[in-house]
Amino acid sequence: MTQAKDEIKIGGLGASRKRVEDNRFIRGKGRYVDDIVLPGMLHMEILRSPVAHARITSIDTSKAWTIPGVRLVLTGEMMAARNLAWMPTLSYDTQAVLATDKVRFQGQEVACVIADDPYIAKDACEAIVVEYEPLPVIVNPTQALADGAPVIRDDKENQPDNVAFTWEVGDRQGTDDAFAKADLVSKLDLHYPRSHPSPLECCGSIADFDRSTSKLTVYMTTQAPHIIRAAVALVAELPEHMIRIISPDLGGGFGNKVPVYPGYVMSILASILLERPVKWIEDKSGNLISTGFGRDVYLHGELALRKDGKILAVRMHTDSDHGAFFADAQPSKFKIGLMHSTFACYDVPTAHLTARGVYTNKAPGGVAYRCSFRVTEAMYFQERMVQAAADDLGMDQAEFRRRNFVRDDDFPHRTPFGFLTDSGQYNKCLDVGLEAIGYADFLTEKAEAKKRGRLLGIGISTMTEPLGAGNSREYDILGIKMFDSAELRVHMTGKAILRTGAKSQGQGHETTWAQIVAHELGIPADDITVEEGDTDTAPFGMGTYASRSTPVAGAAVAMVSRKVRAKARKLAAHLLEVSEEDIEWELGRFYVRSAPAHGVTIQECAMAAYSNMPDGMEPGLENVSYYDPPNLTWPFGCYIATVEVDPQTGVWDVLRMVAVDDCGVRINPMIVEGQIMGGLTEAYAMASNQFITFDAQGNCVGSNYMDYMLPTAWETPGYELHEVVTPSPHHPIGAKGVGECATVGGPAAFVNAVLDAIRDTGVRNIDMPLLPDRVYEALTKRHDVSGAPPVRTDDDA
Ligand code: PCD
Ligand SMILES: [Cu+]
Repeated sequence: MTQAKDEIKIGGLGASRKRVEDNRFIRGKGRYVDDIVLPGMLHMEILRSPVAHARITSIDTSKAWTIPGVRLVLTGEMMAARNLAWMPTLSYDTQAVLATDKVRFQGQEVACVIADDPYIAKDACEAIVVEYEPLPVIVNPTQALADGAPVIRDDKENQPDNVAFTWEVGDRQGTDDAFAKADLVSKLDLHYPRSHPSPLECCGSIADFDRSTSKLTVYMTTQAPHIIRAAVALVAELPEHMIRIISPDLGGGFGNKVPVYPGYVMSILASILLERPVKWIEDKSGNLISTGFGRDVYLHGELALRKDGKILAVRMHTDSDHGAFFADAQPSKFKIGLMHSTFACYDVPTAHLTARGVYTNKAPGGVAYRCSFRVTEAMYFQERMVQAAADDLGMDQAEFRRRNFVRDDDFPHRTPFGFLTDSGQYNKCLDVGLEAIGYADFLTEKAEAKKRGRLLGIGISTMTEPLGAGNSREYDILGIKMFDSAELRVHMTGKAILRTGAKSQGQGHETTWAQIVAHELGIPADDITVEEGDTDTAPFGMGTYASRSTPVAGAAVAMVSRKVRAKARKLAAHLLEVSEEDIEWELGRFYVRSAPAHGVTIQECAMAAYSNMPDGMEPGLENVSYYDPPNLTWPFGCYIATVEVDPQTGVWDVLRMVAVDDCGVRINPMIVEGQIMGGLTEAYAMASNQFITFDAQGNCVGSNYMDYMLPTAWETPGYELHEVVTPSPHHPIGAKGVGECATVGGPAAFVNAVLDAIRDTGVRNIDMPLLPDRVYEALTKRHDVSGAPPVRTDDDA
């Protein structure tokens, strides 16, 4: 039997093990929702609203019903009769499943058809006649908050206006006092535009209700299957044990697959009514127009500064555009996610944040798009404010950061908004980055280039972000506490199966979780099957988003392995005929302290658990662990970009991009690097090109991939990756989350670099995306370029 000595050889911690899931993915053998075909399956299509705000005066479905092959046509009225026209959102709001009274955004679900094939269903949707009485359309917070603005959510009681919520955190008085004493106040207004997660695979579901067993099985694209099961149990009033949610292979999630979409609900109802499996596969344009968006937040930020560069206080106000329903997934205590994790890496004595969310006639936004609950906005705002402050002080941007970083010996550190950061070596990270980019040399090169009319710039972004909600004391979604789980069963030959409450969408959990078990038990990773996403077999978990899997489910994997090891130790004592206290552990093997050659492998212990256990011991070798983390993990990132801006056109090119990530102990360095490269590419896309915008009528512009850029290998800059390792002091293997870091920290590096290149113009801000015409405008007109990019109408052509 194998005896593990070399951890890397068995695919343990730190091994860049090839991703086991890719074996099936690259052979086209993945099993996505759309690959699943059930006997007798019907197909559902959704009719979406062509207008953004209108009263529905009539819906005539009679013609649709006459089309051969049509089995069911659902309207809001029929949903209402079953009390299902509205559903709760993850933020204690309500959301229309099918519109009854009004449509509130372009692309909203108005009706759906279930038919023998998807084409019939689509044709039948087109045969439905809906009469709309147009209402004034609101597409941004200014319009939403204007006097006399039409109230979008007139379905709600006590909703006289378009304010979805107001929220504040921090010390208002202390902050005011600090500002009164400041030598300088640096101010900045920013917009983080609406962006779209754009996973390759859109959303979809197959609901299969079996009347004979009363069991409802739903295959669906969800990042959080257990939450969906709870929601279905509570909303549809079905018994929880009769609901089985299966999230098979997912073609990317990026937060897009966290919310509960009307399509899921309608396919479930249709299957119950028809007693046949009903499949709904969202198409790309439906996904691009109506699915959960990210960002769309406006900031007014102020820093109180001392002459020597010390930040005395932070003041922030955000206005966020949530679209027609407040549907964000976020811990219930926090209305604007973890926006207040901003400035966590800086030693800021006091701060105050006010936030206001508004309803507009846009698809519900605020989905976690690689944002760990709006941390993306928080850190973008922070790093843009930091650069502006350094400029206002006339101080070097690296030096300004150094003067304000939390010191290495100051952990755990209480942030001005009350978080407790766990660890970090911020100066070291920055130094590694500056060294890699050749900071001093670049500044010389830049000055030289300027003499010849070339515009070079360098942008830095440094941030620590909170990954891994809970702890359950502070973090919950709709009252369900945030923790996670793992269940490990070791078979008699020493092979094992591991199940967790997380759900990989491409991150590689099948590979990395096995590495944690290998590290804890010495069982080769190749001997461990990892399974996720089936609520009938996986232990309860809160799912995968906010880069919480490694901090929480990953910790549970380590903990359950340790429980199994504790039992294996008893078996070892029995086999070695010594007492437990006389036994030592090395990777994969127990041995007698006084006679190290005398030992048994973990595999031998496993066999004994089924064939030779001591009297009175329960057979088998398995356990389950529910892990409630004591704190979030706080990875750190330092991103440095250098760019050249063409003064003739405003086009800018990335010369170099250096990323230094500290995510504690890396389970699989290759996967971590992949996560960072993917994240940087999304950051680059948002900084340079990507935005979803709307015309005055609320038409979603950019709802196709001609307009909405997904960078290809051609546009994507090269990345130079470096690492610093500060293990999380409370995580069982010292790991921190990393999945979102580069998307969170990346954008500000690119934007800061372009602004640095054109610093002589006095321009302090260009809002993302930094399209060439916006950069050109800033360069030539010497003014800030703010807000969403203007929409070209036919009149401009
Ligand atoms: N230290 C460390 C950390 C980590 N890791 C790895 O890496 C990964 C990741 O992790 P994390 O950080 O923990 O995270 P998760 O939880 O798992 O995941 C999540 C994330 O993830 C990312 N990434 C990705 N990738 C892919 N491929 N796909 C996808 O979809 C995605 N998504 C995105 C997102 S957006 Mo949200 O949902 O917005 O909230 S959140 C998110 C995994 O595999 C793990 O294991 C390692 O190795 N080490
Ligand atoms: Cu997120």
